[in-house]
Amino acid sequence: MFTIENLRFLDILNIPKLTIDRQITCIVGASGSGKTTLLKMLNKLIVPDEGVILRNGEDLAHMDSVALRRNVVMLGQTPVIYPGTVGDNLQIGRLFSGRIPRPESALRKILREVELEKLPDDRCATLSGGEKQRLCLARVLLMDAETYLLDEPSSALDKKTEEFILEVLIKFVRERGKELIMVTHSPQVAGRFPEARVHIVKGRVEENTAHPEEGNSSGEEGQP
Ligand SMILES: Nc1ncnc2c1ncn2[C@@H]1O[C@H](COP(=O)(O)OP(=O)(O)OP(=O)(O)O)[C@@H](O)[C@H]1O
Repeated sequence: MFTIENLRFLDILNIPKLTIDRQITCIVGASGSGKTTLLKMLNKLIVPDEGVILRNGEDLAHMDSVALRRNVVMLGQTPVIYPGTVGDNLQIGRLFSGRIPRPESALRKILREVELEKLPDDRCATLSGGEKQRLCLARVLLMDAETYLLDEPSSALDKKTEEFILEVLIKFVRERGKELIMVTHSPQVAGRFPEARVHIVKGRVEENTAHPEEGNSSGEEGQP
């Protein structure tokens, strides 16, 4: 759960109050409205100029970034692959978050779950774009974080992979009682979560269906 109060960042975000407290929340809005910036603030990849962000009541400003990112993991718009093998790329997330490596059997299992037909010893250099995305998904699932931040690319070249990643993540989050906050450009996806949809318009919260009192009232100003 996140609570944001009086947040300002450059002329990009201006959010007096925002509560994100459902298991799955969608952030929607036009390109350039500030969705990614907002998401990055939730695990301190960006720090606001003003305002407070609380996670489960604790102020992010007073939290160690590494400790925070152990529990709040972001799957970004472009896959990040490190030199080495598929296995190295899986374990590195655990390493970064101070967790012990998983055994080979767990790596094979997670590769099956994300339907990546590779072995832990395989090299990454020749992976396709979609395979890289699946590998990054497997890496963050293996981190077993509490909160997942998903930034869906606006112009996914491979829509099928994007949909697959989303479905795997939603299932994982539901089965394990995790939290998912996702930026989505798909009206179909956002339509599946009408109870927790945050609509950002020009850096302001136009609507938060979970907390209607937090949205800008009229909807006339700043429509995309
Ligand atoms: N660190 C920064 N400094 C200055 N401007 C920035 C910074 N980060 C983002 N911006 C600008 O802020 C605006 C919002 O960017 P952001 O990536 O948050 O939008 P978005 O809603 O996620 O867009 P998209 O849907 O296209 O991914 C853009 O105009 C972007 O160029």
